[in-house]
Amino acid sequence: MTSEVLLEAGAPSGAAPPAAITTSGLTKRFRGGQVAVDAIDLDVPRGSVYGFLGPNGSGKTTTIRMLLGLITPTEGTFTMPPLTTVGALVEGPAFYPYLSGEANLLRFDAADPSAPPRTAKARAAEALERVGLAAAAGKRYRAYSLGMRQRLAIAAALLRPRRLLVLDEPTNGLDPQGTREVRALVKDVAAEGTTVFVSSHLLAEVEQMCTHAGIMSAGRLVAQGTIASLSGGRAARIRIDTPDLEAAARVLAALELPDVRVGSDVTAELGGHAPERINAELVVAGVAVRGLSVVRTSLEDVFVGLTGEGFDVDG
Ligand SMILES: Nc1ncnc2c1ncn2[C@@H]1O[C@H](COP(=O)(O)OP(=O)(O)OP(=O)(O)O)[C@@H](O)[C@H]1O
Repeated sequence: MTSEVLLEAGAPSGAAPPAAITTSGLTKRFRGGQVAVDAIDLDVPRGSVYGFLGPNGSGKTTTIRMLLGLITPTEGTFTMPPLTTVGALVEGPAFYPYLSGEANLLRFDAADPSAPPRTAKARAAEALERVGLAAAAGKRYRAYSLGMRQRLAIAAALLRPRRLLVLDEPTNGLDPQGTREVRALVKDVAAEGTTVFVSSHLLAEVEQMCTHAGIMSAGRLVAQGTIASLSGGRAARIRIDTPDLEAAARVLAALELPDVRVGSDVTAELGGHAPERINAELVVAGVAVRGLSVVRTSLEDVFVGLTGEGFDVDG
């Protein structure tokens, strides 16, 4: 399926880059009068990894529920790819603890009337492969780590080809290893051409994982754009204090970090890499690392200024 289905009026016109999601004045007022989402205009470019960033209670989940047709907007319109081409992870799907990951996926697949039963096994195997669970396919769900459980949930969302993947706080409650697994998976999915719309209250997570961001504060979308444009065009840089300057520079260049500079230390643009991975590569290459730091963009200042709230900046 290649045609974009407009669920509501308001098709984008002109030469703007094609959007995966647009909303216009999208609003949700709950009974009792509380405005959870206040006239937001989202513009999620096709092929982007869009971080929907905001503190708890700022309206992210309510927005996602409207986009997925789970609740009705009070006002406003939006465009989305057809829901049959959208994979979503909103509330964790109910998996059976005593069934294997594969058996759980087969149950999910069987619940989809458009999925031919004859090819179910192949679909489940492919989805497990994609999220790196092929080797654990036969293991019971209850023996899965939190990261594996979340990857299985994403596998369930990826049982059919998807143009858009919507993830609500996919790293919530995960340990650092699980968080890394899910972030890496998001990048892989995006590299295959699927647009990813991912909500998070973690600034560092969005900086590392996303190409674009929209910032929510008390129901309003207070800023939106590419990560670079939001941070005033200044990219985060990594700084390595080492006596092995040239060797360190070679490692950074091999990792394809942009703008590697050698002086009394070595610096480069972080370019979405995880600092701990860079450190591991340096150590493997025998570089003596005395110190490693990330010089943050001004993004954090922007966010705190816009939302008036301290962001949870750790990833
Ligand atoms: N069904 C509902 N009825 C009334 N108010 C609601 C309802 N659902 C959400 N809200 C309120 O709307 C506001 C936005 O909530 P929402 O869950 O969308 O925020 P969020 O940014 O996703 O935060 P979190 O990460 O905590 O879920 C909150 O103040 C919440 O209490």
